[in-house]
Amino acid sequence: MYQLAPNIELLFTEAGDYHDRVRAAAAAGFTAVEMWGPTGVDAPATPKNLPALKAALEETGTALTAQLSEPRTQFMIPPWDHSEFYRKLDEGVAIAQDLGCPRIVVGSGTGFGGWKRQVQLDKLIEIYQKAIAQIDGSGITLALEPVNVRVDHPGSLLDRTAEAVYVARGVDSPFFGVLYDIYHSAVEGEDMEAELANAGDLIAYVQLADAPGRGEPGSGDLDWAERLGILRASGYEGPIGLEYYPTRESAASVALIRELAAAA
Ligand SMILES: O=C(O)C(=O)CO
Repeated sequence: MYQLAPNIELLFTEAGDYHDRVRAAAAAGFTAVEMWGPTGVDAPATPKNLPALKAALEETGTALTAQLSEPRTQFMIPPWDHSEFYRKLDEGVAIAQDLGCPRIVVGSGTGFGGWKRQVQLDKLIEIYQKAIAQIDGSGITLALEPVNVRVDHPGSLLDRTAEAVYVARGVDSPFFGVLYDIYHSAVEGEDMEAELANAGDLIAYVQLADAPGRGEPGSGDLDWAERLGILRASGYEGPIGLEYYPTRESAASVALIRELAAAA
């Protein structure tokens, strides 16, 4: 049985504002949700009424499994000025702590043409070692997410799970791991079993959507019983974020994955 966390940017939007979506998810039987950036500097996330969100989480006993770091774009472009990232990281950590959220999802942003890929990956290790030192003692884990460059994030540097694992090994902290998104990985044509075997215990979080189309499980071609079986066999026991664009009403879109996750 996996704990599922609907993404409140994309699901239960019928309910209204973010805090209303938490209540709608709880009413539908979910014990957790996830969200994108808390202050909404990166579209399509929008600013959140954090006190209202906190109240809804507390009132319903719903866990917030993950939030996105901000800002997420143009991260690697020289002159390598990452001061805004570090500043927003402190803000993100304070919000995560206030909301009881244990993970912040981080990315690579765009790479820079002309620089060797290896140099850029090693630069990411340096950036994230510094970030981990900065938030030392916070109890927050940073989960590095490779994203597909074929459909959703052209120009993004980190698109391969194995490269995110390379960066996580380099950062070498119990508070730094990899976000394995079944959708992004499938779009990249990766072999899920091989990627998870290579990642070992470095998987800090998992998200999903069907492919193609990034809709709910059942809307694309992936075999979800098989995918959850592979995930279970890999040893991952944490929550799974439902980060998909529903093609029908939210409550109906979750039916198949709930049934399969309960049995997995
Ligand atoms: O931006 C995306 O596509 C993501 O998967 C964020 O988690």
